[in-house]
Amino acid sequence: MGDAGEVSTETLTSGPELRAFLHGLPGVDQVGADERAARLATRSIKTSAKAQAIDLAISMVDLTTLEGADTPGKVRALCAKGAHPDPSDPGVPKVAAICVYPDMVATAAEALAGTGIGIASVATAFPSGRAPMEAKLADTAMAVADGATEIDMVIDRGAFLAGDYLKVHEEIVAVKQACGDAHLKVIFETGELVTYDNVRRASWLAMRAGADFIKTSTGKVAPAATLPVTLVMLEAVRDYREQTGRMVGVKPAGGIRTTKDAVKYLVLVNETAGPDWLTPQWFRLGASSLLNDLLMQRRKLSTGVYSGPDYFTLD
Ligand SMILES: O=C[C@H](O)COP(=O)(O)O
Repeated sequence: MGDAGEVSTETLTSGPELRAFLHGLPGVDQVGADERAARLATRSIKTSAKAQAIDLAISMVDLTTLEGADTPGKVRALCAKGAHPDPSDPGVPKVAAICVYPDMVATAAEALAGTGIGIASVATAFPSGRAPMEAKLADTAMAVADGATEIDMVIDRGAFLAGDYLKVHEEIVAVKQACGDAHLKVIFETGELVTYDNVRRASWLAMRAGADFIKTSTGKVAPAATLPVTLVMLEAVRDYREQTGRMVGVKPAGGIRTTKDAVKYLVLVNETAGPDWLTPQWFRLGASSLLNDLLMQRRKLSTGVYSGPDYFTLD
């Protein structure tokens, strides 16, 4: 993607201006994006690089539980697992963050104290995003007050698809403010945005509104994260940095379950945004059940023996 226009954030004060800017972005070559993502997905990496890639992927996991049936006990167990993914091997890195609903933040914060692991919470009426603004801000403020260091907000897809970009922009700005020192990840639910052009527009909209991270999906809607959609978002953060000097992170989430998938994403990051993004500070994998596969493949690489899923605690 090339020129993203000369309009700066400060001048985008009205809906029509914002709309003109977003619709002035170059269109995404859908076939090209699909082909490039498919081509990069076939790249093989050396066994020595694979061991490194697995550890990097583990360190990038936002280990997630977002179920109605979540309990404090389950969240504590997940936190313990995130801090010591394989208790028999202290060489295994800890995950980047634990991601929970707002009412579970205090439990996670207590369990993770002193570990340096991020406490991420979904907010703003996750996963639908359908609630009054006051409720969304209260949701965010509660999570932050309870100890969330990262907020994963969903955008109002209804407003976005109706072309009310200003509403989406204003919500992101307000939630960012409510975050205080917590980092803000903005979830697009790309499975509902219909086109890659919309994914590119949502990326620029969120970045210009102050997002620290842009995230594909809630994990509640299919399709969730895909390689081509993530490619479009990686191009956006790359171009946004080129234009503004500010780096924004990327988080594919939902449906990422295997080491093979995780490695494909790492290759995509390296080849699209570049190696600067290959750290947990700038790239995350949102997943509820990827970690065990990473641990199994890691063990197989170091011992030559496949341990099987029963060896590790459930994630
Ligand atoms: O944000 C992360 C997603 O909710 C996790 O989705 P998943 O259960 O498909 O891994």
